[in-house]
Amino acid sequence: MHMDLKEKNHKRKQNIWKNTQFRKSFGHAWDGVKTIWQEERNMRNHVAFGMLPIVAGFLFRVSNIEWIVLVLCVFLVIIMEFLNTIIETVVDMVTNYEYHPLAKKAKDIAAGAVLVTACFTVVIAAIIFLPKLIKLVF
Ligand SMILES: Nc1ncnc2c1ncn2[C@@H]1O[C@H](COP(=O)(O)OP(=O)(O)OP(=O)(O)O)[C@@H](O)[C@H]1O
Repeated sequence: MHMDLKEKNHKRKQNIWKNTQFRKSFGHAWDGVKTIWQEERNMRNHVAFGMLPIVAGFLFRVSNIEWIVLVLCVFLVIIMEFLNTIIETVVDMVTNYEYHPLAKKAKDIAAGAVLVTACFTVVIAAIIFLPKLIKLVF
């Protein structure tokens, strides 16, 4: 019985026009990006602050490898904010906005992950830009 259902589902999936499926999946993913942009102020702040190392990168004419590291760091913070928002949303759904010590733990740790990643980005930016700045000033 269980196998029949599995086989039926598998066949149904094979019959779906792959392109339509892909377009649908892309549409849902894009909805997610729009939602986090519209509803999460922190995400907009991260993107705004992420512009700073990018602008500095142009001003100081950083090398290709430095560009790769900087862009990776900026995207790492953005990805961590996505994960933080996912955790916050699931916790709110499970707790229905009621206080729970484990909800606090999950949300605080998720926020901590964003903070640690942002600090990491600042350290990397300092490693890249401080020597250039010192050279420029002295
Ligand atoms: N259900 C809950 N139970 C216990 N503590 C909670 C709960 N919801 C939130 N908190 C506490 O309040 C803090 C803020 O939670 P909130 O959901 O408002 O996220 P936030 O820090 O405002 O993040 P963002 O601004 O990205 O939405 C959490 O880090 C946690 O310490």
